[in-house]
Amino acid sequence: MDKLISSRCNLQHWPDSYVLPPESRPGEEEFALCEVIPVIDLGQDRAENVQQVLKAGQEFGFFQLTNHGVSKKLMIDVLEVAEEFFELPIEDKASVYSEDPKRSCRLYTSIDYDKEKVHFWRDSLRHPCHPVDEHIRCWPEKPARYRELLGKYSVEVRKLSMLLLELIGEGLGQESGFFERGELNRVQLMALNCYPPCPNPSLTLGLPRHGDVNLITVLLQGPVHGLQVLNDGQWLALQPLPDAFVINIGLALQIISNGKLRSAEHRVTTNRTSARTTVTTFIHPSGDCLVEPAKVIINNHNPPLYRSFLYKDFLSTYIVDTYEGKPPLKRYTL
Ligand SMILES: O=C(O)CCC(=O)C(=O)O
Ligand SMILES: [Fe+2]
Repeated sequence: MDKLISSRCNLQHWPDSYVLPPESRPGEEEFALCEVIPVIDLGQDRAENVQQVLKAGQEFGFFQLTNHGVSKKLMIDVLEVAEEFFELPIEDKASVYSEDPKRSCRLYTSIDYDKEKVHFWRDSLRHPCHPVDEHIRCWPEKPARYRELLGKYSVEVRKLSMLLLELIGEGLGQESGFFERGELNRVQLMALNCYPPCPNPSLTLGLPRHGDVNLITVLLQGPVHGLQVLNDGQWLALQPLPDAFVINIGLALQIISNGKLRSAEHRVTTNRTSARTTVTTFIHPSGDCLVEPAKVIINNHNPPLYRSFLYKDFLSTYIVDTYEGKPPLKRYTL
């Protein structure tokens, strides 16, 4: 428990083990909040939604979404309860703290604290959430409204994620229900992240440069910025918009789309004054799913760029490759 960065914060000095090597440091530079990452209003007609989601997925792999159907009150309540969770006394958090990555519901810090050379300025509570009834009993019992609110939120965000996958499938020329088949969209994981204020944001990161492994990620964030997206070799700082979700394409969807959609690398910076809390939802295939470029996209002019594989094998190599700083798609690229 004493490894949690939130229990050590208000640090005047930063432990050496959080100082990144010079080439990975974000540096002193102030990143201007970028306005080029698309903001898509989902309240338009379906054809327009399909076209905009596909375009943003192709060009940036990231977009923000407004008019998405999830209630504003629920979004505010979920962010509040996430903050309340991280502020609970240590004794209350102890029941979910675990250093065993195999435990399905767990509070932990950084990424792989005991193995990594440098730690990241983040604590995370992570658990599965679909179907809610199957998992809710392993979720934290405190704060008192955690289970009820997060249960409701998981269902709402699942609806939105399924709609986005339908729009993407349609844009790629798939028949309806493509992602429903063979449990491609089955697994839904949630992570509540806390990035406490950091006395030296130029030397540290909340999360290092990475691409998400899954199909699609739905991020809820408050007003504190920190997420940066790599685009044409430049880090673009995402402007937090009230009531919007940040959506990003994961590596599995890049493969299924045969590279038509891209999974952009991103990272999280820390800041000196405010704690940043985010709630991410990751939609994954089941481990036994075969992942491969969709047949409908492949023809003589568009040969497959990636080979087929079992998703669980990709999950294992992704962790090893990312840890060693290797591109995680290399071994699957034809
Ligand atoms: O918290 C954030 O802003 C992003 C988190 C993220 O990129 C991740 O968990 O993969
Ligand atoms: Fe990510």
